[in-house]
Amino acid sequence: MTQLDLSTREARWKYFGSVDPIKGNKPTEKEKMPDLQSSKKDFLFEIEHVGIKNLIYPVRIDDFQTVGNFEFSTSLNQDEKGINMSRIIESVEKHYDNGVKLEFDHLTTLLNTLQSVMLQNTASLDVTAKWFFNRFSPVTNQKAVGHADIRYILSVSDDKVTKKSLGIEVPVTTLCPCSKEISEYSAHNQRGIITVLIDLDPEIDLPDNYKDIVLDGMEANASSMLYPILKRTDEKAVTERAYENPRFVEDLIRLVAADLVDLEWIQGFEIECRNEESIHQHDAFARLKYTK
Ligand SMILES: Nc1nc2c(ncn2[C@@H]2O[C@H](COP(=O)(O)OP(=O)(O)OP(=O)(O)O)[C@@H](O)[C@H]2O)c(=O)[nH]1
Repeated sequence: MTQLDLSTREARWKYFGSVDPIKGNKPTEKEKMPDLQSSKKDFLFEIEHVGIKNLIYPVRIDDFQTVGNFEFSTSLNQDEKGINMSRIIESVEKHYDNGVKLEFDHLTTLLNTLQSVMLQNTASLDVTAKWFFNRFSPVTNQKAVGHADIRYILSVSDDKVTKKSLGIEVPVTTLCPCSKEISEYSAHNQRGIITVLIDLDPEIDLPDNYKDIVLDGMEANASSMLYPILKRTDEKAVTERAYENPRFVEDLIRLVAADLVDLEWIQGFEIECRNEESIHQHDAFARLKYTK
């Protein structure tokens, strides 16, 4: 048997079935390539949103660098075939500094760039990221890092912000009021997942700590919030706090709503609590929507 020389990658690739590229007839220089996206004629409808989604990119929230999952889009006029999608990430890169800063002002500037490179009136984004923050245990005050999911939804049209929404999702403890009431001792409790989606008034400046205000409204109204570190004295306090503050899913969303409703920078909200029941295989949930 003749000995094959497989000492180079190319030789190994051919050995495994790779073939040489064909000599094609189509241009290889950009200037000579047709630009289908830029074709102009009547394409029957204008489009509200066209773009990319599930774009994973580094983001910065406060002192933490974390990961964002983005949807970016623009409008598209009736006489244009398509958008130049590569310009979306080019725009993101123009506003990238060790991550994309997740703050409304910064994201508005990014959308303004997108509007101008795409020559479109409207640009929008929807990003969800892990928000990390310092969390101190309730009695021994031990610092560790907690997290929630945070979502920014933003749209600009011409030179106006037309949609500005903030979403937060965080797990809490809920202790069942009914179980506490009917049982000789104990009460079952479970992990509740609270989600809020808030429409913010684009005309009103947000307080610097707007995220913390909303998160506090979600956690403080639960039977207990969750902590990364609990020593024995902390655990006793958390357990007793939950027993002293039983909550149905209905109670919890109403109490969160009561905290949010008076904030002048909030136009409306949707709140859901879903309890991963510890005495059932199914979940319990409640959801409410409110517009001022
Ligand atoms: N409009 C459109 N583009 C797509 C679609 N699917 C993929 N593409 C993208 O088309 C992109 C290449 O097109 P452009 O961004 O217009 O590239 P270009 O024309 O060289 O870019 P400019 O120099 O900015 O005009 C690639 O990034 C593909 O991801 C689609 O369904 N619609």
